Amino acid sequence: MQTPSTRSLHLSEWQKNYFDITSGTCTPSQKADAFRAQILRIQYALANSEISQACATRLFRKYADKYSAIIDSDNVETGLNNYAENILTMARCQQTDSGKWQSGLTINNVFKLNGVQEMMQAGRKFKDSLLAPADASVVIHKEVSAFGFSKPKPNCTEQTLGIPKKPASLIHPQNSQLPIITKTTDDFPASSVPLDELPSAKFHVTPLFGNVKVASDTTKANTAALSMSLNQTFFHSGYVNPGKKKTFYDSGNDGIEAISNPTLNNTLSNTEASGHRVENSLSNFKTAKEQLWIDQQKKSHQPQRTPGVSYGGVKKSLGAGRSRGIFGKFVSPLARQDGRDEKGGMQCKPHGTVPTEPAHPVDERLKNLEPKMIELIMNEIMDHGPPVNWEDIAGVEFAKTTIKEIVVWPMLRPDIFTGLRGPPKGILLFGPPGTGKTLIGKCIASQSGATFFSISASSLTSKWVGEGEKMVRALFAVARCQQPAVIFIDEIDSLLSQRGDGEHESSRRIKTEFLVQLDGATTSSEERILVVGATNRPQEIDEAARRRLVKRLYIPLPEASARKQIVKNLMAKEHFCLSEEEICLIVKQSDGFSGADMTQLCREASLGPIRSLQTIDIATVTPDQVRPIAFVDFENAFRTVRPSVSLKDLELYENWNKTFGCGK
Ligand SMILES: Nc1ncnc2c1ncn2[C@@H]1O[C@H](COP(=O)(O)OP(=O)(O)OP(=O)(O)O)[C@@H](O)[C@H]1O
Ligand SMILES: [Mg+2]
Repeated sequence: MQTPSTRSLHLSEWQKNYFDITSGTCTPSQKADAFRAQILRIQYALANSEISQACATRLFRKYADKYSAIIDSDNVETGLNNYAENILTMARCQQTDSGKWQSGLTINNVFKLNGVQEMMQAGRKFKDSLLAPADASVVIHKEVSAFGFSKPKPNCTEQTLGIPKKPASLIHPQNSQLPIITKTTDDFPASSVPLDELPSAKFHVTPLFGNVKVASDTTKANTAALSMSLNQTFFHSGYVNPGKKKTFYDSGNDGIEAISNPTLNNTLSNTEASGHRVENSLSNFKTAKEQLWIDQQKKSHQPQRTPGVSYGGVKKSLGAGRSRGIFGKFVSPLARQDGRDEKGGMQCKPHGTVPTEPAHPVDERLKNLEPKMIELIMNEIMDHGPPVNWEDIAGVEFAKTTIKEIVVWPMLRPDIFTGLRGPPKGILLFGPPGTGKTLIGKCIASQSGATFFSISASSLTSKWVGEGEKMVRALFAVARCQQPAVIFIDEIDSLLSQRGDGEHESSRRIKTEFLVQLDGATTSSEERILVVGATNRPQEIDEAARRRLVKRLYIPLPEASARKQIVKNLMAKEHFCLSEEEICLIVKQSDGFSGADMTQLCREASLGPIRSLQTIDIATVTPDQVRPIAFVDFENAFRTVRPSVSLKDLELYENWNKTFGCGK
């Protein structure tokens, strides 16, 4: 016998449910439940691609209409609007789909309900039993202080806070009598708050780059006290569910630290600043149908939910987002593992493994930038190449010494290199092609210990057409967050070439933005950002840019000793047979070669032994049967490898160096 398919199972369940509803035996609340279940099924069906979007929309409208007709109706027999208890049940359920649900009931009505009274009593008992031990302590993790709504704690990487035996806010005589009011808001999960204890706590948004701390005073969350919840494990050594937020806040004058564990969600309340009772205003009342429909429409038009990180509240995300609307793939409203609130803002990052770990941390200074660009910079521009040592660069001793002096040492000892000794913010490496300018850039990256951003100017002007200046801005912003940082811009001439009439508007904008950013980096002594530009066409650089790149270092063709070092360095890794005299001959013969030319010469020579294997089958030869590289191979290589820099060009560089260079 064939097992029924999932689709047919769904169908029969659907039909059965529909029969139940229309049979006339259901109470209004059962009907409402059933319609709600139908709505959920539509979500599932859409998520599993069992029905089309159009079909889902139509069905959803139909059942939303039916559902709200029951909820909104004040007819005693067919509606629920007379039954506070039922409507509360519905409202509670509704919160999973729509955080904006507002009940038309007033606070006073709610507290008169038996169920609420019982809960309050049980909560009070629980609170007393919980706080009894004098030495109760709570382990608070770093993430809590970083994102929580707490005052910042020094060194709270992992600290233990003692909880006073009887927190004043909890033993306040009034508190034991007063009901605890709750208002669910869009911004926060609700939490119970004693009426007269509403101290204000500040939001602290701590940038994750680690070196800047920004406290935002603008948002005040009036919060307090322990959130009480029945059936709830209160103090966990870790987080039970990483998707749940853990708020940690100050509960007033006594400095009592309290922790809310909204595991079953209860609710950090956003009470009004005056500390008055908060009541849902009937004037704001929307019918269930209106609210549900508005919410679903909003959700279905939202491009993507953002997992992990928000750049200071920007709703766009890095990495894969997820849709949360009825028209998107279904996501359990319980398992919010991304540490975000409904508004897309930043929240405590839960301890433990989070599948949607932020791609990159957050910094206040990045909040106005496009996350896409930040991600590009972080992932694509930041250099992760193999390390380069100063010894790998042959010759150019003056440039190397100068760079060590003005770049590496100040990066390593910023305390000594202050005031007049402060490092320049812009360096220009210029010289013929293939002389090691890019290599020097990589060496600075490996040796300075700074965050290294390597970007070719042509990629700024071509890869992100029309976005170039934004990219420049983003680059500097990210670098500012990652200080000390080196921004290496290869082929800087194409970015900062002289401004002319025929210049494209976008490249002019990029240039202007770059100069502005460079100025910012240059004028602020606080900022440890170094811009290193490299070019083999220094004469094309705009004078305004030239002025900002204060140290202009000539990287000339390698001298004899440097060429010798290049040959030796490269041959050291190969099987070779060259006498000292032969090497000297090679060096002599390669006069006028650049470093890149020397490398090419050696590569060509290294193929000589392979070419001499004519009679033996190349497929069967073993490496030890290949003869060592000999002088004759270099002689052959000289026939094909020629210097790439002409004497005329060389003269231009020499002249430019004499005019603008900072070398000897
Ligand atoms: N001084 C040097 N010491 C060792 N190797 C060198 C040196 N100069 C160049 N080379 C070799 O040449 C290659 C190319 O060098 P690099 O890319 O740094 O040149 P460049 O000055 O940036 O050239 P371009 O102006 O064309 O960008 C290097 O990978 C390296 O193998
Ligand atoms: Mg280069």
